[in-house]
Amino acid sequence: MNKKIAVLSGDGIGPEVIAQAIKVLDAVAQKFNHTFEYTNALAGAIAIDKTGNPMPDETLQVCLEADAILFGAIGDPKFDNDPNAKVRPEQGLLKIRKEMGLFCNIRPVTTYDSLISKSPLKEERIKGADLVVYRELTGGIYFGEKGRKNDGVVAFDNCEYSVEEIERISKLAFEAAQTRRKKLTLVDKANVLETSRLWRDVVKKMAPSYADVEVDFLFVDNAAMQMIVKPTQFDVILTENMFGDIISDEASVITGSLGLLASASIGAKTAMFEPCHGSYPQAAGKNIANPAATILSAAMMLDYFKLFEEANLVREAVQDSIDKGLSTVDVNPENPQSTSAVGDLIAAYIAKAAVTV
Ligand SMILES: NC(=O)C1=CN([C@@H]2O[C@H](COP(=O)(O)OP(=O)(O)OC[C@H]3O[C@@H](n4cnc5c(N)ncnc54)[C@H](O)[C@@H]3O)[C@@H](O)[C@H]2O)C=CC1
Ligand SMILES: CC(C)CC(=O)C(=O)O
Ligand SMILES: [Mg+2]
Repeated sequence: MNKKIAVLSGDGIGPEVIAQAIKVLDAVAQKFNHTFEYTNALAGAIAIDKTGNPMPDETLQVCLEADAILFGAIGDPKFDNDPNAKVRPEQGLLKIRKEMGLFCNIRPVTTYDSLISKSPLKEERIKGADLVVYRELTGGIYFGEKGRKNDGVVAFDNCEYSVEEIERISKLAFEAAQTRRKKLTLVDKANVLETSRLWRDVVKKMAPSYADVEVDFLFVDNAAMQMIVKPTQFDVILTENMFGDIISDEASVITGSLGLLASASIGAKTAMFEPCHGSYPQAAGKNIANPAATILSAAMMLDYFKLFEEANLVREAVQDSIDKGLSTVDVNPENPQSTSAVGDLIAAYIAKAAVTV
């Protein structure tokens, strides 16, 4: 199979973790006789520095022409620490999500047996947790009109959702639930927010078409607590943009590290595969960041290409490195491996695997 992949490494640890994912994809290509053709393009703070634009038109063009996008992370403290910055790296990420119509962000949260005992959470509570967050990605408060008024002393961020925006992601979440444990939880704040009440209306109206799926509703504050106390109760979580952003970072604690949480962003045009974490600037250039989230995002990209055996082999290789304690410092502080060593180990596992092509 021949696939064109747009690679947007971005900022901070982005280039380091992306380099490991490419190493792993190259091992897959070699093993299974595929050709993955990579085109690098600028995004984020590095793109602002070079072009003044966090998501240049050339980058969007490269993405439109690709079969998939592999995204690292964007963000830089020099912008985070400047409340008056005119342009920000994060605007580039929002722009590509909107331009590619990537309305559905899928964030699987699983546990690794070998990490459960090390978790800050109680073992009996998280053992067997296996959930997936369906996060709406191109609407809500992140995309509403924002600004200052009354001579700058009042700030506002509007939150809007349409029935159509809610229906299209809800359909995907219901379908996912049908292939899993047949439970869908809508996380919202319908006791306060009108947008949340529209989400509930739409989901309730759709539910009879998915009669095999049990639907329940949780307010987001309660859901944040339940996530830590009893994550095994969740199967598919469906939620809007900001709640999904927050609750999935929280859920990464169940897995073991934010550095393990992968995601796929799908929608109208080229799909994008991106770790859930950010540019983790404190680790940039130190070769200590966990590359697993990006490697597992690449595995989700292989699934999207319908290369299921390849994707499963990548997941098996990641699991093997974790089980053997060959992980970065976030997961194995006693005997940490470097970012590049973890990438090498996972690629080597794939190269050695006995598969018949
Ligand atoms: N998708 C993206 O590109 C995102 C970008 N950002 C941006 O990233 C910058 C830093 O934001 P933060 O709030 O610090 O979030 P972050 O996700 O970069 O890091 C938060 C914490 O998570 C852990 N962590 C994250 N990635 C890790 C990895 N690969 N391996 C091991 N541990 C890891 C670290 O303890 C880190 O301090 C900001 O500029 C922010 O706007 C934040 C979230 C998502
Ligand atoms: C940086 C934001 C735009 C996004 C974010 O935190 C995320 O998608 O997880
Ligand atoms: Mg986030």
